[in-house]
Parts: sequence; C-alpha cells; structure tokens
Amino acid sequence: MVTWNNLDTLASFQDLKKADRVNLVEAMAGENGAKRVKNYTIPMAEGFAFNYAAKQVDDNVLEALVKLAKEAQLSEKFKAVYNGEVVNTGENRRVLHHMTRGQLGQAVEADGVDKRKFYVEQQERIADFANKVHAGEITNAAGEKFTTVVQIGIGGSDLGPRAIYLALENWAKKNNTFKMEAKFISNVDPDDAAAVLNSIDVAHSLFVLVSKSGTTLETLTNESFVKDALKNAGLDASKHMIAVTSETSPLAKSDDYLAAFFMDDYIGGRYSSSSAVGGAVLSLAFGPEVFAQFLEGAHEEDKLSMNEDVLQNPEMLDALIGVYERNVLGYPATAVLPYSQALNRFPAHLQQLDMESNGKCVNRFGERVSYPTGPIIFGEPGTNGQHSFYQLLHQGTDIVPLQFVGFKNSQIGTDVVIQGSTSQQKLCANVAAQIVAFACGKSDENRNKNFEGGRPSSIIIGDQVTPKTIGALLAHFENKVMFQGFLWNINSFDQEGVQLGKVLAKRVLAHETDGALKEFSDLLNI
Ligand SMILES: O=P(O)(O)OC[C@H]1O[C@](O)(CO)[C@@H](O)[C@@H]1O
Repeated sequence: MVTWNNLDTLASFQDLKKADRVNLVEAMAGENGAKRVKNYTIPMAEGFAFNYAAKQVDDNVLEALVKLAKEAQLSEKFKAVYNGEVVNTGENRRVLHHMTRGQLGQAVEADGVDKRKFYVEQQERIADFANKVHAGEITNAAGEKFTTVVQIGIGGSDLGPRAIYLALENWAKKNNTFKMEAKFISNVDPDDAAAVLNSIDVAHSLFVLVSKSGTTLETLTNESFVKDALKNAGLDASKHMIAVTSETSPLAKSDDYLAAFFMDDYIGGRYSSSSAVGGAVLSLAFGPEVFAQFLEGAHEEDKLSMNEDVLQNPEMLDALIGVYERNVLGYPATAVLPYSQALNRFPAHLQQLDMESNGKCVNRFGERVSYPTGPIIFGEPGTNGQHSFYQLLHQGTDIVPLQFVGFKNSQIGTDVVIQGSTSQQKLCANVAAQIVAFACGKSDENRNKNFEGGRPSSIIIGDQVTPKTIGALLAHFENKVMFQGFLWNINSFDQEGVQLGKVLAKRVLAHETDGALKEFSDLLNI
C-alpha cells in the first residue's frame, strides 16, 4: 500500500533541508571536479548517460535524497502506475502510457479488455494501414499515392509527435526510411492552416485528425478549415482523412474518415506520443518499423525507472535533484538545452509535459500545498540559445538550473573542418565549455566581466539522435516529471487549469460578456 503525503511532512525532507549546501565553484575545481565528472554518472538506455557532476550535490546530499525517495515511496508509486491502479484521482483514471511501449508489471484489464493487447492491436492496425499507403494500396480517389501526411491536433496531440518527427526527419532520409513528408496544423490562427495548405499538394495529402476528447475547439475548427479546402479542390474529404481519438469520443463512430485508430482515457494527451497519437503520423512518415524502434527505446528507459537503487535510476535521481533545487535551494525555473538541431521542438514538448503535469498548487486531495511545485520550463537548442538568453543564465540575478542534452555524432554526417575542428566538434566543445563556465565561473576585478559561477547543470550524453534514443529520452523526461509529481504529492495527470480560459472564450464568441471581458472583446473587435 502506498501513502500519499505532502513533501513537507516527510522527515527525510526536513533532514535534506539541513544538509550542508555544496559550493559548486569549489566542488568543480581541479582534480575534484574531474573526479565528480567520472563518478557522478548513471548509464541510461540506448547508450545514454546521465551526468550530474555539475549539480549542487555531494555524497551527503545524495544520501539524503536516497532517503527521501524511500520515504516518499517513489518506486512503489511507479509500481502502482504500471500495475494499473487509479492514480489519476482527479479524473478517476488509470495512467497507462508505459503500456503503449511494453509490459512493465501485471496485465491490466479495464473496460473488459487487456490494455496491453488493445494498444498493440492499434499499433498493428496503424502499421497495416501505413504499409498499404506506402505500397499504393490505399490511395486518393484518382488511385494516386499519398505523398504528404498532415497532422491536425493541438497540445499533446501535436507537440510530442511534431518534436519526434522533426528529430527523426533527417535520420530517416539518411537511412532510406523516409516515406512521406509530415506537416502539422495546431493553432486556431487561420494563418497556421492556410500556410500549411498553401505549402502542400492537397490532392496527394492524407490528414490525420488527432483529438483524444474529440471536442477541442482548435482541432475541430482546423478540421473544418481543411475539409473546406478539400471540397474547394473538388475532393472528397472522407477519402483524405483519418482520425486518432478515444473510443468514447464523438469522432469515434463518424463516417467522415477513411479509418480511425484509438487510444483511451488512460493515456494523457502530453503522454500520448507512444500511443496511436504519435503512431499514426510517425508510421506514415517513416514506416512502422521506425515507430517500433522508438517504442523499444522508450520501454528500455522505462525499465531503468523501475530500479529501486536510486543512484542507478536516472529518472528518479534527476527528479530528486530537481525537487532539491526547487524546494530547498529555491530555484524557480529549469532550462532544457539540447545541443542538437534535430531536437529543435523538444523543449516545447517538455514545456507542456512538465508544466501541464506539475503546475499545480493543490495536492492529490485538493488541499493547498505550502511549497513550490513545478518550475517554469523553457529552452532552445544550443548553440542558438547561447546567443540569446544565456547572458541572464550566466550573470542574471536568478539561478536557473540547466538540463543539457548532447550527442557525439551528427545525424546527416556532412561536416566541414574549419580552423582544425569539425562543426560537430565545435558544438560539443560549446556544451562542455558551458557546463564548466556555469559551474566554476571566472573572477574578474571588473564586476561587469565577473562570473560568479555556482550555476548547476546536468547533461544527458548520447551517440546520435535515432528512433531508439529519442524514445529513451522522451521516457526519461516523462518519468522524471511523474516522480516529481509523487514527491510534491500532486496529481500530474489532469489539467483542470486549462478549462477556465476555454469557458470564457466560448462566452466571448457567444457575445455573453460583461465587465473586463466585454471591454477586451470590444478592443479585439470580436
Ligand atoms: O487531444 P485533445 O482532446 O484534442 O486535447 C488536446 C490538448 O488539450 C488539453 O486537454 C489542454 O490543453 C491537453 O492536455 C491536450 O493535450
């Protein structure tokens, strides 16, 4: 049995607060710093390593974090998740996204079906459909092959699949598994749909309407936008559109689609990349085998999250250090900084994953918590970020913990040697330099040129962005966020905070406004 307690009621948390603070500038200097880099590292799946040498921890703090993990029952709570207990108490739902990529615990039967079987069945149906599209067995009305796939969806029905598509596009081209170009329409801004429609050949495009609820205003509006465009081009929309939704949604039984693939209520939107939500577009774009490799990578990382040895569990330790930074050291934000152009949109996905999951001020029982929860998440790929917001990170008044991700090899392989080094070497040199610059700083008599240092970071280092590694990386962050939610005793799997704005927007559109809402509606000419 697990017990859900607030972080500040745990004795081990009070002990953690008493642990001596680590002076990172001193800890990372000289031979001691070198030793930390060698020792403070945990192997991850698919050749990754999580290195936390430049975090503000030492053996003493780590010991306190291990005790906190035990008292907060992090392993037991993860077990409750993958064994199908109703841990999303706000919505009275199980949380089964791990099961879309493998079986970690016991079989879970819900709604009269074995859930693992259900997810695999959907994957097989998608694989079959994608193979038929690629083989020209499913075509447009003129019998011609579809060349482009366009996903229509928003939030979790957009960000994860889009980030993964972009991460693998060049890899797939290089490895001859690129089947169809993918585009994405998400924003209700008409310029989003119009620009995508202007950039494609609609007659050879297959649209994937993705909405778990089947009720999201932006997605349904964009569906109509696209259907209009298809009609105007003299095409039958139902021959160009498939749906990915939950079996209980209004879209599930519609005849408007060529095919429908399902997830269910136990897969949260932001955790849905490994379900049919990511499966459809990624299998169409790169082939089902590539999607299967992505799932394999995610499953391998999930298995590591089960490790009860905290110091060998990368997700658990990452989560614990993050809570230490937030609740003991008082840092307000975390920057995610992938040194890889392929991970261009990964920070945007992590923003939803983390902030929609852990941006809560009440605990699992609806009581106000008296400690900070989820940090502000932001990020950009390096080295672009260096020439943008790193000034504040190095010399600003706030300390922002950093989460670097780096790869030894590029994806495309085309490179150039300038002044004795390749571009890839320059990229990697920058990330190494940044870690040390942030941690150690540099004294200068000129205050303006002085770097105080003491700015903590971790780095996940891998070989290359591939389907397996992107799967492992995604699972790492999903599980980190989950463990942090356990520590804060909040429900990371609902998102009531997005409702109020939706309700008020509906009132504006129905002209049922008064006060400030009416004034703003008038100012915006609605
Ligand atoms: O897939 P749906 O139901 O259209 O929802 C889209 C997104 O809207 C939200 O419910 C709220 O923003 C997200 O959690 C979700 O990912």
